[in-house]
Amino acid sequence: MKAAHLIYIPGLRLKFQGHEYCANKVRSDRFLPTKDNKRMKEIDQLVRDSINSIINKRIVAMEAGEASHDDLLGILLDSNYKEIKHHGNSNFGLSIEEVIEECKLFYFAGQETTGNMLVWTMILLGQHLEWQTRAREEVLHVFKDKAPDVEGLSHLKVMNIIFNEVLRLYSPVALIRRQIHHESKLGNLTLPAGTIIQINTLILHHDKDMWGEDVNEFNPRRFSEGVSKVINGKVYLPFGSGPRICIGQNFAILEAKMALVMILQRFCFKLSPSYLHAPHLMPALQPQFEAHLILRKL
Ligand code: HEM
Repeated sequence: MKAAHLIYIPGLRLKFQGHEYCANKVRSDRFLPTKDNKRMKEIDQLVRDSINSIINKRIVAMEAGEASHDDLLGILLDSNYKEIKHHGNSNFGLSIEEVIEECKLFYFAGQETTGNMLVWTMILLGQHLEWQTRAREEVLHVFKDKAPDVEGLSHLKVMNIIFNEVLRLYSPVALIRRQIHHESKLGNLTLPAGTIIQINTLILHHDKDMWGEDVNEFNPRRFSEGVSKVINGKVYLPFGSGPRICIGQNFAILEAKMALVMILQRFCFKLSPSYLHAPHLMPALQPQFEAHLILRKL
């Protein structure tokens, strides 16, 4: 908590940090029939019902022998169906509850994060017009006015370093948690089983000792040599690390590149004077008062 107050992150509202550090209190209240809890339950039920009805339609179609859909739910249901068939009973494979949870996880983990990364990119390119011009020049050089394809996206070096710097300054996922299952040693500390360790990536990505005096500036050039060269001795964890590293990171970058290419081909944009800079964790890091941008058709 003390560290959070020592690091200056432009515009970050510490009020949020208060919320975050009160997480345990919020958790112990979550069974009370408060207005917010009731609303949360309603939304949860709506999401479940909606996913359930999609699953049921898919199961009926699969049982009728229709080809499975080429998407995540199709793959999950297909492999589940084969597993159950192979073992001859439904104790194998995922339960419908588990399939619903997987769908929720992928939707929420993938949508909020990538969406907010794109929003911060637009904000920063709306402020740093020289980088917007460089990104557009590269896009027009690679694609002209054609629709982007995967092969071409892999040639976008300027866009890569822009995304790396956006993810450093405004990591959509700011907190990474791990729970220790066995008593473990960390330096001089002995941590009992059950301890939750929390890494605040925003603090680490804004550490002057690691990143230098221009730590708070938008400077994609720092990633020119590639991420592995830059992070030597620094901590850079926009997608986490280790066995639980974000499973969707390559997909997220591909998706974001695709969207930004199409925007840069059609529009130039700048930040509106009405924009108020207030990064806010909700739970992904997003601009609290929205991203006011002025777009002009090219
Ligand atoms: C800019 C976009 C994204 C960011 C910044 C991001 C970041 C993260 C982070 C920090 C974690 C935790 C990693 C850890 O604990 O070490 C995570 C986990 C995860 N992400 Fe992403 N993510 C993004 C996009 C996506 C997308 C597009 C998908 C799916 C389509 C996705 C699916 C997941 C899943 C399923 C997990 C849990 C993995 C596990 O626990 O094994 N993410 N992500």
